[in-house]
Amino acid sequence: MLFRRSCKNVTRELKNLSVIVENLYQQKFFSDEEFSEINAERNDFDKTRKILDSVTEKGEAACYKFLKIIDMTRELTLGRLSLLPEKNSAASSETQKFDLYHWISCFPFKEDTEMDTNYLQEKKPDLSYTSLVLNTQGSVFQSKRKKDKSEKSKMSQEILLVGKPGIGKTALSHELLKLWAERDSKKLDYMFYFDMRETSHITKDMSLEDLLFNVFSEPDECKEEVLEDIKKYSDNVTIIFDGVTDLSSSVVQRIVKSDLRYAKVIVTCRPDDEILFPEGFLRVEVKGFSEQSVRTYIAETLGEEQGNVLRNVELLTLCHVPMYALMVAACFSFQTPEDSPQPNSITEIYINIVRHCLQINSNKTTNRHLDLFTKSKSEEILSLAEAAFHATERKTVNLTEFQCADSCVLSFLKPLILKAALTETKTTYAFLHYTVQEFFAALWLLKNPDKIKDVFQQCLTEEKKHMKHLIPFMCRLLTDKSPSLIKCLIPDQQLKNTSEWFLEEMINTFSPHLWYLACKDVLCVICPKLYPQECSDPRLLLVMLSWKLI
Ligand SMILES: Nc1ncnc2c1ncn2[C@@H]1O[C@H](COP(=O)(O)OP(=O)(O)OP(=O)(O)O)[C@@H](O)[C@H]1O
Repeated sequence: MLFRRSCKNVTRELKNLSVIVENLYQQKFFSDEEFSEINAERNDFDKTRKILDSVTEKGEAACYKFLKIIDMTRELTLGRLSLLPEKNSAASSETQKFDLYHWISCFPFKEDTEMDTNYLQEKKPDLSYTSLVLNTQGSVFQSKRKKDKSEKSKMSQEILLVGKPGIGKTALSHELLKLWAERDSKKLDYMFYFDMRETSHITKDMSLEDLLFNVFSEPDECKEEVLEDIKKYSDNVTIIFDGVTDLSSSVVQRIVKSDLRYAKVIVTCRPDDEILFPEGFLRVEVKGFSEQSVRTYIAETLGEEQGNVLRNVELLTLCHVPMYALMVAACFSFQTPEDSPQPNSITEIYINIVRHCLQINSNKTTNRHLDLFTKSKSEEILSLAEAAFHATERKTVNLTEFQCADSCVLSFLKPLILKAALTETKTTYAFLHYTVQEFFAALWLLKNPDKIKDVFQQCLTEEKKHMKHLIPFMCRLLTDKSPSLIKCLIPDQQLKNTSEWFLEEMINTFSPHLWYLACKDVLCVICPKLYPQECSDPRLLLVMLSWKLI
């Protein structure tokens, strides 16, 4: 009865519900069906209600166990370290509030030896910003032309952040925003952040007003005043255009030149696109994590498990790209049997991530049955892969035409809700990260091998050279160690046929430019053991020499 009366307060105060649900499930309080139903609830409030209803229905012993779980996991579920009562001043309004924390501490759990179970304490790793190496050498300022003073001061307001996929350009932009938001300044100024990859509405003739008020936000009032203030005092404005590609660069350049002449502008792009900003920007290259940052990041994310990564030189090297460090940390945070090999390359990590997402969405299918499940979903996965390929070709992450209701497929995407009319919205989807899209695009290309030669040729053109990012993924997916993911999607014989000509065609197309594909996934196909005497093809020797491998 007391428990029922306190439910209202419990609903409000609990945090990290997944920890509680997992523990109740582990202790066989919920059936598989109840477990799925709770996880399917729309929000935390509904989830908590469902848990409480279910627990109270099961009677007093269940309620007691539920409270014990909260007690044992209090650091996460109540956000408190100890259950000692906090010192509250008598006048504080806090004392008027129901204290769930104190209430639970009144139960005599500690004397209860029978319930001394190992509780799952899912501690969230610290994924916050870790410092990155930035290189300002090679700025476009090095041009010989002399610049006058006013020109120089204007130019230094524009920064081009360049870096490889996943190297941390967006993370750095977000950190700048955070620092701006937390700064201690009373001066009225503005900072805007535009994710240029996420809008399918960017058109060539778009104005600053369209960008500010129609695409990214829709204030009800004061639009004109704000816009006038921004334009008049543009030196008070900092604006970040993140992920600019050739499609959006002309809009950025026009807005910067016409409307925001004195604003501080930061543009981020991948190296393939920096040619779009030839003059006037200070070029800063984002080089990823330093060795120290890799160690800090891995220690923060993996805790005691860090040794497995720190002892593996190949993985440590990968981790200089923060995106890969995140994936390595995710893979190593799973318990695996001692002798099972850990992933060693990016493609292998992606394969694990895709399989894991499929598993989560398959109502916890066991590893043993996962291949069967993947096969049953192959049509949906390949239709996502096709959309990924076409979007990559168009250099966008917006899957504008792609519609699918399958939960497995949707787990790789984030929904983008666009206003279609006054009372209507349209949902489109985008991949969680560009590189995930490229991985799926590579899957589709292997399913359609007749297109591979065309894509090789595209990689040599200025317009489509970004397609080269698919090649390392294809190389690894085609190796003898071919992972089961690809085998569930593409018939074995078809993969064998492709492998027979793929390597030869790749060498013919790219040598002497092979260095530009240099990456471990390509290497493992071309020269598995990295010993010259094992090269049957003299051209491989040249390739290895040009990569300084021998
Ligand atoms: N400095 C950092 N500290 C902690 N995590 C980071 C940092 N930089 C990047 N990451 C992690 O790596 C992921 C990918 O980074 P980010 O999206 O910033 O790369 P990017 O350079 O913008 O890539 P792309 O060119 O593909 O858009 C982030 O989601 C984040 O988890």
